[in-house]
Amino acid sequence: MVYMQKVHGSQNTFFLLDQTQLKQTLSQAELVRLAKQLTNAKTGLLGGADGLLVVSSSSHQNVLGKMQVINADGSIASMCGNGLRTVGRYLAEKYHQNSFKVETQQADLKVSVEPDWAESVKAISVEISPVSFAKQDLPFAQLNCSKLINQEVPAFAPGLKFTAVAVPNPHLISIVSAEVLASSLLEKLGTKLNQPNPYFPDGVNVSFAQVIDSRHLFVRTFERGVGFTNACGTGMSAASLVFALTHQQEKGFNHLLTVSNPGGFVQTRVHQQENHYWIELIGNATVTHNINADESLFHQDLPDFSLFQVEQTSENAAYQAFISNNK
Ligand SMILES: N[C@@H](CCC[C@H](N)C(=O)O)C(=O)O
Repeated sequence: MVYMQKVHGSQNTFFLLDQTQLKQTLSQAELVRLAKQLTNAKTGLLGGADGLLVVSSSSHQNVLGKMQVINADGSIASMCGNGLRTVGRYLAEKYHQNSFKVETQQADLKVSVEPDWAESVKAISVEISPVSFAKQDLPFAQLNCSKLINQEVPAFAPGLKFTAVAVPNPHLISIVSAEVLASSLLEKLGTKLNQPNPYFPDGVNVSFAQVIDSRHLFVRTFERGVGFTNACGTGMSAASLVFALTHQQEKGFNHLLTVSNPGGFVQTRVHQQENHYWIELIGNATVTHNINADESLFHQDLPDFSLFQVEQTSENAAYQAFISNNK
């Protein structure tokens, strides 16, 4: 039997599959196909999800495992903040360790177990890095600049200022008013920049952030490869960095920020070390379902998900109660 989890971080939902359990590991093409099948909102398992997190072993020193992120549309992401928290929790429980690193596409990132936020609300802290504003790292084109930092781009939206930052997956961030946040602009811009377009050839995660006060943001994200999600961990981390850089009077560096999102909230802390930035992202890592299935099902072209044994945990109810009590 193969054990899989359905998990969420701020209700950004994923299936988590530990490839090391399989007698015959899945090829990259099989993983992409499985990701698209599992996550499909109509025909997938448990109403689908935003992506598939694949855990495999790492050959790096002091690293407990490797995470690969596959978006719902089958595209590969270099990083996922909410996903890394759930993979971090999985590896912490598997290896009984509280502080370690996880290999991701571009870097080995620090993970540590935090005190529970409430009974059955597990919390994990992860490192979001490396950070780059360089055009080639997003990549972007036709914006007449080598870095886009807090600049107006009328082709995106007149009157709004945008920052493009890779953390290392690509993000376009704008700090906006409550009215703009509530409008249809984010959906229009996210859709435009995630279909063939002259600016972001690989697509981009687009987030609008509203400043609630000097220690509190609200962030909504239209994700590359998915569309609107309840939360995007790297998007909230990138928005926290943009807030720290553009609101210098608020002293956003080194302080804990609360970042609310449609699925709950996380905490971030933006660090500046010499000439580089990194962000701590702290939030829930919730297992909503334990899933067991015969390995042969994972190797089928079209697995019959009705043969997967699914057990719901009580963790999502605990999470929902915690969020309602802390609004
Ligand atoms: N939801 C994630 C980001 C997932 C990847 C993203 N859609 C991309 O393609 O870069 C997060 O929590 O960071």
